[in-house]
Amino acid sequence: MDKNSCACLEGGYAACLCGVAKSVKGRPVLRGVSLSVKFGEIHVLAGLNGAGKTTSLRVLVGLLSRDSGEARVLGVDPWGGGFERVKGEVGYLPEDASVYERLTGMENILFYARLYSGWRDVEELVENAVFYSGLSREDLARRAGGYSKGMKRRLLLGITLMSKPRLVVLDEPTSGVDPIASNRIKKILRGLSREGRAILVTTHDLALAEEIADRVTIIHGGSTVASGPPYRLVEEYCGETLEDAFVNIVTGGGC
Ligand SMILES: Nc1ncnc2c1ncn2[C@@H]1O[C@H](COP(=O)(O)OP(=O)(O)OP(=O)(O)O)[C@@H](O)[C@H]1O
Repeated sequence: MDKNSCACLEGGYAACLCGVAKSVKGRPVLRGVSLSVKFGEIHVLAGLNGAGKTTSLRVLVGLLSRDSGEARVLGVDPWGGGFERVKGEVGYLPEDASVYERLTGMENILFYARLYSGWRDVEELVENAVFYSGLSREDLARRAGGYSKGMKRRLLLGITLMSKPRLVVLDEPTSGVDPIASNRIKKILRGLSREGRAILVTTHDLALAEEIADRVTIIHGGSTVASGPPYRLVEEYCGETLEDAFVNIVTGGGC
């Protein structure tokens, strides 16, 4: 395992961070985060609360600058001139995304579909968003302000995926969703990866990660401390499950 692999800089990968450091308000938050996401892969980024997962994703999608290290998204630096060109092929669901509460679910979808498409192909985008959200037509006809937390999350996931982006970056997509919706999201992510799309997802649900991830990167205290296919992390860190391995990794418990 190469925790700080920067192979991605040579091309062929969907996205990567290589030794990225970032301080926020004078406090080091990322100290050396590395991860490489391939096309057709579900890549889970895991870590304790405050480990730096959201900050890493924000650096990756160009919302935050980095102090040092390298980043590539679909072959370009997210803080370089070429990013505008590929931005439309990246779907990002932030952890704290919110819906327009006064609009219905469908009006939320239409708003974003028109924004993305400039009014062209709106129907296809709407159809995709409805499908990926898994919300019923009745639910979509209701004001989004009356949705449960999980329903809002599903609406936002549908909107994020409606343009079928080549790189999908999801910050805790299953947070607050019920087991049926979570199961559906799992199947959607598998389907997207089978189509060759790259999926980078954060979650605290390590059972889910073990089930769907082709690769898991674990960050601790702002640094990548382990990365590999779930079975390999389980073997290497002497767990029966990925959760055991995770605990051994972040507590330094070892075997
Ligand atoms: N804008 C900010 N101002 C101050 N501190 C910040 C800011 N953004 C992030 N941090 C700090 O950086 C650290 C990493 O935060 P981050 O949200 O990236 O962690 P996380 O791994 O996503 O956590 P969680 O699992 O709880 O969502 C935390 O200690 C957080 O308080």
